[in-house]
Amino acid sequence: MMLFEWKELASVKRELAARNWFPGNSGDLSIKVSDDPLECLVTVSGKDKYKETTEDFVLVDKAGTPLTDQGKPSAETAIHLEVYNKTDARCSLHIHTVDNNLISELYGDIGAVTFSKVELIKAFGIQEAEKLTIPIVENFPEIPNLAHALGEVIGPETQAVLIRNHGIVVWGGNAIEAKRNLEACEFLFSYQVKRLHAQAANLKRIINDSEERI
Ligand SMILES: CSCCC(=O)C(=O)COP(=O)(O)O
Ligand SMILES: [Zn+2]
Repeated sequence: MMLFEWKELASVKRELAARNWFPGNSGDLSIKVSDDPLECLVTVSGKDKYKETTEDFVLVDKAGTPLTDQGKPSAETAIHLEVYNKTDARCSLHIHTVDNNLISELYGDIGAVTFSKVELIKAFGIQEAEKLTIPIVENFPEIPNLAHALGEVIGPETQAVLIRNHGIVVWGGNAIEAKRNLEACEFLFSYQVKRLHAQAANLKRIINDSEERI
């Protein structure tokens, strides 16, 4: 049973590593192994997530206590457990990227970033006319406080939360869904950062003016 989840998580980790999404040993991943009692595999803390070893994941219980001896569970295990407590997720992914940090800082005072009229919000099962809102929480230094803050902003539709100047936590009903949601978030962040640059440089006006002169 656990071997299946181990392979699933290892596969996602490999794909995120190929995207260079674990800079400086950052990021942590988890997958649920049992609902009752709640148990999940989580990445071992502080490891180079670009490397693949037989000690990449450790099984933890609902309190984050290790049940196997691969090493110390992620320092952010409580965040993953909060996601499992608040949602039906079976896989939770946390990464740090330049784009997710930038968006979390730019929209941090507002407390959320909202996307609409962008095709890729459909990756979350949202219809074209609707909006995708990703809440942003402050980066509380104490992980229990951070996990609590994250849990507070999770609503019925929430599938991702940004942590200000830290990273993103994304989840899904299985590992494939979680990875899909993460890829969609990072696409939207990258698009929004470039869009804001283009707006600041008035690129649309410049293009329209130059086309009129042709
Ligand atoms: C290396 S970045 C600081 C810790 C962090 O935010 C992270 O994502 C990795 O922590 P872990 O204990 O899971 O390795
Ligand atoms: Zn982190």
